[in-house]
Amino acid sequence: MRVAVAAPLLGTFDYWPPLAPCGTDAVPPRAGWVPGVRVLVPFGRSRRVGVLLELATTTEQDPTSLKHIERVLDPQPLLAAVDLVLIRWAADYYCQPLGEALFTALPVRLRRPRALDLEQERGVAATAAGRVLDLAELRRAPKQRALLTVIRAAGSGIGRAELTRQLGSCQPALRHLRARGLIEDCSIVPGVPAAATGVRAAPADAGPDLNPHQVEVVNQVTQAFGQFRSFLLEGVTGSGKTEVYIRLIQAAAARGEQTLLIVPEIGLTPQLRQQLAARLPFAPAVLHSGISDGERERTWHQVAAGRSEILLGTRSAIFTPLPRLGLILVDEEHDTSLKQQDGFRYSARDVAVRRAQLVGCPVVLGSATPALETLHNAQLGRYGWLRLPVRAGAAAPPRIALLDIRNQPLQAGLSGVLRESMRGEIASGNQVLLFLNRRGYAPVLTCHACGWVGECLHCDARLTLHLARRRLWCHHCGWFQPLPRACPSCGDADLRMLGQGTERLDDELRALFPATAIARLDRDTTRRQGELARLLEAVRRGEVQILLGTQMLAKGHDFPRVTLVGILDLDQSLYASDFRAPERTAQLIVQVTGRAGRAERPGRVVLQTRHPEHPLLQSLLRDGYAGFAAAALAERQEAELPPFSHLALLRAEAPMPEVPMAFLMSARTHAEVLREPDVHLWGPIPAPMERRAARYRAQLLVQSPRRGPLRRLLAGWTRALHALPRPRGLRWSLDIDPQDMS
Ligand SMILES: Nc1ncnc2c1ncn2[C@@H]1O[C@H](COP(=O)(O)OP(=O)(O)OP(=O)(O)O)[C@@H](O)[C@H]1O
Ligand SMILES: [Zn+2]
Repeated sequence: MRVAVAAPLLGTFDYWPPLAPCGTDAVPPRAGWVPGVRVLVPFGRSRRVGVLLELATTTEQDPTSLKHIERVLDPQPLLAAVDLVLIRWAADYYCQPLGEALFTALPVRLRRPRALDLEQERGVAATAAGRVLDLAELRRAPKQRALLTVIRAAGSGIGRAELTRQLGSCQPALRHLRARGLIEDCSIVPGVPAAATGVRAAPADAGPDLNPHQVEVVNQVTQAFGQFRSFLLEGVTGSGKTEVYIRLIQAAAARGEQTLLIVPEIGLTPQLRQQLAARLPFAPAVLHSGISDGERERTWHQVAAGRSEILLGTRSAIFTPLPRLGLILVDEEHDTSLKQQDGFRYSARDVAVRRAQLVGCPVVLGSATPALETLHNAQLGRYGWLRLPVRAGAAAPPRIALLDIRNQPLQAGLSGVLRESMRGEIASGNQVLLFLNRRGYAPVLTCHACGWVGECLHCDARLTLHLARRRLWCHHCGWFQPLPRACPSCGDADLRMLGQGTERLDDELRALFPATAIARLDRDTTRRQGELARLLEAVRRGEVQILLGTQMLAKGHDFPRVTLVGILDLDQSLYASDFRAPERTAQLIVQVTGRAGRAERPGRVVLQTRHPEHPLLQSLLRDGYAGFAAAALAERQEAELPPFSHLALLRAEAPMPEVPMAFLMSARTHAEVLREPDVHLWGPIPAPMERRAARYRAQLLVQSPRRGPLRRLLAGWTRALHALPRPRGLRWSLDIDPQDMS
């Protein structure tokens, strides 16, 4: 039997089937040997959990050396055949050990050698009649009404214990509902698929009438139901993409199919989740990094058993089994957090497309600022290209003004023009949003006497001053030191703070606008659980007049009362060295800009800059994101950069600088032998930030105009890399389609 073991080793391992239990002649039930079950296997001197892949009849290993599987852990496979195919594809494409990929796809708790807790729980589910009943008919029976609401929201089953926990004792009301044929008993068993519901229940709130563009998009996608098709949904900010997703989810559910909705970050989901809950007759299952391992495992089983119509999740949810999957949606598909940056480095967006292809269902990649790769695929006709060119409802697109701040007196980093505009908007009862993509108080602390600058001991980076916490803090490795009272170098007391972060902006705004409610949204103010949702809610309720923050603000929020957006300091990113920097900057500007004027009140954007003539800003202003993207794609083509070539980045790091370079040199030697003529090797060179967290980092870039030769090189190279001697302290990783070259 062929097994993938939870270990960072390439390849699979063969075992004999499990032996009969001691003292019996009984052959263990063969029926349990189904690919996709977890098994416990002896591995070296220890035991490991693995996943059974195949019932092979031959082996390339020496049969006499094979050991027996110790135990089959699961009564049914956790992963269906199609899930195994997807994960094997991803492991292969991203050059990752299959065991690692498999166990990334499974909830953490399932990596432990513990049998599933399959104790059945008695529960109830709404019948077809119960799902469509107008709840008003139960107004004289409030307990029954509350019960039915909860039972309907739970999808196709909720345990008795959970019901009692939520609503107290409810036996009589349950009896009545059952007698009226509105609910029925069921058992809640992880791993046992419930029948597809397929019933279209009336949503709690019907939502707005779609505009003609939205109707067209919904039609195009629903026509593709039941077959593989990828779509780019390019919808300007505020064009009602969410509304389109909701209609598509409903349409899929009406066919008895599940939807997988992937979003980049959980910061987006408090609002999205509420919207989905309000509009759909079934509660979305939610998977993201902020939930406990136990909850993750429960949700995972619930979805895998087909007991949820929709799974809303961040990147790793892309591998969750969905037996009735009929639609995949990826929102904000341009967002870099869809790409995992450590361990198993995969792009949830690209895996989504592959998954849709394997399942045979449509996939929709939505964004106001599509990634250049995705645009390119749409231009080539590989993806259907759907557009929402106007804002939904009554909203107009915001007007953008570049504000040259050279020789302008700034207060709190704000020019006079911006300050005056802010006063006007606040006086009219509107909200203002200020975007400053740098957290902390000031990015630099320096000594006026000797020029000392606070630097990280472990990184090639400056320390950011956090005044409220009286710390100098490294944003790269997390190291910090207490705020010095005098210069650590010369002892002078004249220490100065240079530059502005959100903490400082917050302080200075409070002095400039004393009677105004100000809220700051960044990683420091939203560290506590639930704080982000609370802040967003306060903004939506109009309790905040000035909202300031980092790129967290750019993430798809709907702030209907914001009429003015100020972009304070993006000049640095205009000149960053990464070839993707212009794309990211343009996306950030357009996304932040898109928070203005989303409802009836028109929006304005003021972009402060010392480089008003910069071509990126000019093309964005003149031609919008589409014009910028066209120009940027032409430049990429010229420079033979993605999507006009394909990249793989081999990174290495170690406590000594020569170690990663030497490793990459020998890696290069192997690649030279394997490469076809048009595959290029660049490096090794030290990484842009060479030292980080006390480790020296270097990289070797592989570039190929076509994917085929790159894939052929990678196949042999990955094996060679795993076989290379690994000096102590060396870590290396291979990143396919790298997004971040730092
Ligand atoms: N057909 C419609 N008629 C009226 N209002 C609508 C319609 N569709 C959506 N809206 C409203 O328009 C606003 C913007 O919609 P939504 O948040 O879905 O936009 P979006 O395309 O996701 O924007 P972004 O890319 O900025 O996140 C919401 O308040 C939504 O309720
Ligand atoms: Zn550091």
